[in-house]
Amino acid sequence: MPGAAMAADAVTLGPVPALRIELQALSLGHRQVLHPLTLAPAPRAWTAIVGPNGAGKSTLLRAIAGLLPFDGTLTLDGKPWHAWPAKARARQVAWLGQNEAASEDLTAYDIAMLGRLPHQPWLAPASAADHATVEHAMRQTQSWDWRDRALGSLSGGERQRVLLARALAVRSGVLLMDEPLAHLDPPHQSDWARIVRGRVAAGGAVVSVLHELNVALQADTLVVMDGGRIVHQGAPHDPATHDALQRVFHHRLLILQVQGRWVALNE
Ligand SMILES: Nc1ncnc2c1ncn2[C@@H]1O[C@H](COP(=O)(O)OP(=O)(O)OP(=O)(O)O)[C@@H](O)[C@H]1O
Repeated sequence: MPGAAMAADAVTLGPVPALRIELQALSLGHRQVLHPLTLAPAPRAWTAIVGPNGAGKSTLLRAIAGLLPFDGTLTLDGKPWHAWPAKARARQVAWLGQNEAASEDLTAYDIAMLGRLPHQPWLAPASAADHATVEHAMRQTQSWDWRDRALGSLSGGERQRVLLARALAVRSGVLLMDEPLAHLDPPHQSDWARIVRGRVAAGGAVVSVLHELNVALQADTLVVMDGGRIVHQGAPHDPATHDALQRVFHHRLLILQVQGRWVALNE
């Protein structure tokens, strides 16, 4: 469907687990990067993590994805993260990282199919359902047309849409994305937000680290970070959320409503 917007048609997700992090401290090198915080992304909701450079957004997302050790607890449905078999966990929590390394020689289709690995028995070929799910995810992100091209031959935005298709193909209840809008042009940024809305409508929990405040202000909850701490959590229309944004960005924003939607302009 050339030229069509990324489709946000309904998907059926697996069970949506309760993910919860209670962190006391996280250090990288000899620096404490995150300070005590708790985050429990709600099902049926899109949570956007925002804050200035170096606030600790990516580190928090990596911690909640089980990718970084820290002092504290990470649980899925009340059970410690490491008590889950890795494959069962991978079916429930999908991850799209920032500037992700991937096998550049693989085709876009094969990359997206990697999202189905947690569902496949060891060494089993992909099933018809796996192929259908991958096609759906690639059509959603409008990456189907270059399915036979090597990942390494794609532009930054095209590549990002393939990696997004891989994450969507997992059909996990929880979807964690670090700067998912990197390289996406404005229409595809809007389409990404529509896909997120579709996941939320299906019951999913979506957590994204975003620099694009205008997109973040469309989320259900904003988690505002500064200096390795969560300084505020609230709805995008809440004046307290606007105050928190102004504080962490040194009052260099104009936050206003345009056609019923909150937007943030640089000063
Ligand atoms: N390997 C490391 N060793 C020491 N400090 C690190 C390391 N990696 C990151 N940091 C520091 O941790 C802090 C948080 O980094 P993080 O990438 O989580 O911030 P961020 O909010 O995602 O920033 P940005 O908006 O710039 O992407 C930063 O001050 C960063 O310099």
